[in-house]
Amino acid sequence: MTPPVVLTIAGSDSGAGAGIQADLKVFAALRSYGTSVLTAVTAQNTLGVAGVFPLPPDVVTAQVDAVLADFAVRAVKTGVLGTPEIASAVAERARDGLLPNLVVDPVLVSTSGHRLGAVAVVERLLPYAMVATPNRAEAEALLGRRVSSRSDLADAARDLASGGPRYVVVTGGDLPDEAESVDALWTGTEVQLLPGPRVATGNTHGTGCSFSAAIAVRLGLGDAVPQAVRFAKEYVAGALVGARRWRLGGGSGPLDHFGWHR
Ligand SMILES: Nc1ncnc2c1ncn2[C@@H]1O[C@H](COP(=O)(O)OP(=O)(O)O)[C@@H](O)[C@H]1O
Ligand SMILES: Cc1ncc(COP(=O)(O)OP(=O)(O)O)c(N)n1
Repeated sequence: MTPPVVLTIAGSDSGAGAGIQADLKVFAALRSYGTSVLTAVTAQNTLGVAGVFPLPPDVVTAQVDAVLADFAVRAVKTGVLGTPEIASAVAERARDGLLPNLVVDPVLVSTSGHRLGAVAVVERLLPYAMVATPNRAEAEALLGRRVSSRSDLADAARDLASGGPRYVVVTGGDLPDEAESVDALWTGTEVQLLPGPRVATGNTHGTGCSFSAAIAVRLGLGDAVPQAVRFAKEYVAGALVGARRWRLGGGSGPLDHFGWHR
């Protein structure tokens, strides 16, 4: 059977643990055909980000239009957007209804602390999102307040929906004093807390990218959003477990996307 087509609009990670490279691995692992639009090139490894080099907006739209002209794209995810101009160009395609099942990962800062995006850039796309997937730090930046407990996660998920996304998952993988890894999903009518086992590992590079990519695949396959989010959470937990003992690079290493060591 022909696989469903999913599109990532994101930045390149030269270390290949996050960004476009992680997204394409997730798409393949979950049996979908991945297409890709590059917004920026990053010079990056497991230790950190040495540079971010955005592409001109017309180079981004040329890629988007080439993919959309030829493939029946079922779902789209965005990661690093690069510049306000790129975000606006992508938002224009979304406004025109060309980016179905849009999952917006509002990437702002890498785990290593490097700035990869800005609130004003991300906000251009959020109104068109079917699902937004901020982590705790991104939710704090978008809302301008602390998010440091389960109830804060829940409030943040609900409040961020006023920026436009129909569903919001605030991920709490790094919530302090938690034995579990808890995310909060706003469904449009209520908040569902999604607890899961917390995997003890330093290899967490690309968890957010992999999570949003997995949601996009499942939406492309026809799942409802809550079902897609639960699937993605389990998938990422499995990929973290598989890579626990890997030694790839000297810093926070990538995930076991293909389940080699799960
Ligand atoms: N150590 C962990 N164990 C289990 N799940 C985790 C762990 N760290 C993150 N997650 C999960 O991975 C997904 C992505 O979240 P997160 O790591 O917060 O994204 P980001 O990479 O953007 O910070 C969420 O479902 C989160 O709960
Ligand atoms: C090119 C690129 N895009 C996104 C990220 C951020 O990845 P994410 O999975 O959100 O989190 P960390 O890898 O920073 O834990 C990135 N680093 N590079």
